[in-house]
Amino acid sequence: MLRSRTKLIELGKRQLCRSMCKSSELTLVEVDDKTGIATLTMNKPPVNSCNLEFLRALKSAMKEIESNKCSGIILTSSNDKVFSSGLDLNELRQPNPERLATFWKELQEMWVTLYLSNVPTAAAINGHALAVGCVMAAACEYRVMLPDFTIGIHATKFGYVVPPFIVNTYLSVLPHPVVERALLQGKIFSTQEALQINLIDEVVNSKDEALCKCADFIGSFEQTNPVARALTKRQLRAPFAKQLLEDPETELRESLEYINTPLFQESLDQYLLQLKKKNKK
Ligand SMILES: CCCCC/C=C\C/C=C\C=C\CC(=O)SCCNC(=O)CCNC(=O)[C@H](O)C(C)(C)COP(=O)(O)OP(=O)(O)OC[C@H]1O[C@@H](n2cnc3c(N)ncnc32)[C@H](O)[C@@H]1OP(=O)(O)O
Repeated sequence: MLRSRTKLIELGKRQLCRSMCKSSELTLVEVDDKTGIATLTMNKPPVNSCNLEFLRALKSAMKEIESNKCSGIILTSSNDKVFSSGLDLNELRQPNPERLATFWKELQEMWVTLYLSNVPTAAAINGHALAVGCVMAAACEYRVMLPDFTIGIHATKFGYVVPPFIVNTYLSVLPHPVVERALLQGKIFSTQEALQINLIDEVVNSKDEALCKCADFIGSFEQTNPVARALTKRQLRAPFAKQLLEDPETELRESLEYINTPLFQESLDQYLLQLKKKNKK
């Protein structure tokens, strides 16, 4: 009882000393004056689907947070049901070639920025995290999730080949056989299932509790040297990012080719129809 009251007081304090850093319409960044932790809130209605502008806003917010020497990043959502619904599928449908290339490069850069961030990263998953939404959470160092939501990469279910950097994000969190089965089945996990396979670290009952846990995780590095920590993280993660760092053009070319195939475009049309139909019922 006393412990939970202390926690609540702590939480109150944390909220009080939070100050606004920089926001765009699509992202909101708040920095805790005491801890230096930045909370990056995704705010693209209705479901944080990643279009070109949103990917740019996310990347630029993360870079800004790093350059302001914040002590860590907590990634979360302003929507209390959806963390992120992944890529904005409209960017992939009958695309303008130039915009698609720019979009995919932004995706690559946003991923590298988050995955190799110098500062500790934590995801407060306060809603569904699908496809690239799951990838963003998995690219963080720590994940805490609210009950009764879903998380996973279901690309193969609707005719998408999973790009290597997405496979690698899973591989840096989960064992190979688990990744293989999950990706080949296009498996979407419930919060409880995600906990069982260690795709997430903890389950909590509220967003405030999630933010608190993430702050505690970031605080656990207080006694470490930030440069040594960042370089060690880079060393551990570099093998998974190698392909994208050394040869982003090949990944870009292969993805664009694939997205432009009739097979992909037909599956996408059907999938988008299903998504819209669901809302008309
Ligand atoms: C070796 C070569 C390899 C090459 C590889 C190349 C390419 C790979 C290609 C693609 C990889 C893609 C990865 C992705 O991230 S694809 C995105 C997949 N995401 C989804 O499938 C999520 C779909 N959404 C949902 O399931 C639900 O929306 C959700 C559970 C998230 C929320 O449900 P809720 O009921 O709250 O909201 P909805 O009413 O369903 O949605 C509101 C509104 O938003 C539209 N919408 C939802 N998600 C998307 C999206 N991802 N993109 C675009 N639009 C989306 C939805 O249609 C609704 O619109 P409207 O009916 O209100 O107009």
